[in-house]
Parts: sequence; C-alpha cells; structure tokens
Amino acid sequence: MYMAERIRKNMDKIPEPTLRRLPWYLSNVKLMKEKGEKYVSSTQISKQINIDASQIAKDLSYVAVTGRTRVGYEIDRLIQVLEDFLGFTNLHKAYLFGVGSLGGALLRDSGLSHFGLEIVGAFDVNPNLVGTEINGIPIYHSSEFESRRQQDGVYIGILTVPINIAQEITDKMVEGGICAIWNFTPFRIRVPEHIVVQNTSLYAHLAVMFNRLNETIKK
Ligand SMILES: NC(=O)c1ccc[n+]([C@@H]2O[C@H](COP(=O)([O-])OP(=O)(O)OC[C@H]3O[C@@H](n4cnc5c(N)ncnc54)[C@H](O)[C@@H]3O)[C@@H](O)[C@H]2O)c1
Repeated sequence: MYMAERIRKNMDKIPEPTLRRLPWYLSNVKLMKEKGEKYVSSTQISKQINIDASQIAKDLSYVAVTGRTRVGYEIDRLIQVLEDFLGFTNLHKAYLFGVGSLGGALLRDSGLSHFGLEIVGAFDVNPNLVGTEINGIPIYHSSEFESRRQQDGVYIGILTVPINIAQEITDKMVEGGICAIWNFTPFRIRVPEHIVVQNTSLYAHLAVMFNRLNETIKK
C-alpha cells in the first residue's frame, strides 16, 4: 500500500479527539527540539501537557510512528510525520467573509499559516473596506466571490459575518464551490452532507473557565 493511501485509510478511522490532540503534541515536541532534545518519550510529553502517556502513545500510533523502548520517538521524524499528517506542510487556501472586528483580527493573525491555512482573499460589502487590504490580503466586494473562486482554486471559507446573514452567505459559498466552512458565527448553519463544517467559539471556552474558576474560589 502506498504511504498516501495508508495515511488516507488511517485518516478515515482517526477519532476526532485524537485529531484535536495531535497539534498539541506537535507544539510541545517542537519546544523540546528547541531545547536541544533528539528523542522524546510519551512519558515526557505526558508531563508537559498532562495527558496520560498511554493515550499519547495510542494517538501517535494513528500517524504510523512508533517509539523505541526507553529512548522514545526521534524528534525530527516525529515533527515531520505529524506536520505531514495534519496537513500543516501544504498551505490550504481560504477566503474570509466579513472583515469586521473578528474577521479583521483573523486576517492579521500570521500564525494561521503555520497551521497550514493561507487566507488569500476576503469579502465584505462595506465600501470603506472593499479595495483595501489587511496584512497583504486583498478585500473584495462579496459580489466578486464566484468569479474569483474559480480562478484562485479556493475550497475553504471562513465565516465571520453578522449572525443574521450567516445562512445566506453559507448558501452563497456552497453554490460558488466552497467545500469546507470554518464557522465562527453562533448560528448552526445548514449545509449539504458533503460539506465539511467546523464551528468555533471562543466564548464556549470562557464559560468552562468561569465555571471551573467558581469551583476553585468556593474551595
Ligand atoms: N466564534 C467566536 O468566538 C466569535 C467571536 C467574536 C464574534 N463572533 C461572531 O462573528 C461574527 C462577526 O462578528 P464581529 O464582531 O466581527 O462583527 P462586525 O459587525 O464587526 O463584522 C461583520 C462584518 O461583516 C460584514 N458584512 C455584512 N454583510 C456582509 C456580506 N453580505 N458579505 C460579506 N461581509 C458582510 C460587515 O460589513 C462587517 O465588516 C458574528 O456572527 C459574531 O457573533 C464569533
């Protein structure tokens, strides 16, 4: 079986919690490399991020790397395999819809490209924004989306428009050929089955933090 085929096969089965933990391992392993380490064990990673070592070994077995007894994983190889597997080594082009306070902040975030996401264009209707650029990313009028998408070959859309037009813009994206939507609006957008949707909320994490904080203060 070819490598790509094997990875795709594993990818079908890989549990979502594992996928969410892998970038975390990657960041920590990179940190250890910076400190001059050549090898890292699941026990060492476990100490850094407080996840069970056996869980880490299990998660890493999905990316087809196995550690050697006692020495652990070779750091350079682990980083390379994780980056390839997570798709962080090739940049995935994306468009952003709605250059407001959140959309603008995402355009300014240069960290996204380290995780394989390259925003190549943004769309808005505000005449003060259309025709300008942020962080070198051009802002176009929303009506230009369909014609631009074909020539740019973009399949990912980031949704940061006001909630009341979230579904309308989603429909427009899907009709125009977008296949994956990173939805920051609190609206549960409806899409055809083959479209990938990831809902992200900073506020959900805040609720967890406040709740845990209250428990700590009470003790
Ligand atoms: N997930 C999170 O953690 C999180 C955090 C902040 C905001 N949000 C959500 O993100 C969205 C944007 O919030 P904000 O504070 O940046 O709002 P905002 O009002 O600052 O920005 C919205 C932008 O959308 C633009 N817009 C309006 N109609 C449009 C159209 N047809 N096509 C393209 N762009 C259009 C507006 O001109 C504006 O620039 C909201 O739905 C908000 O609830 C989510």
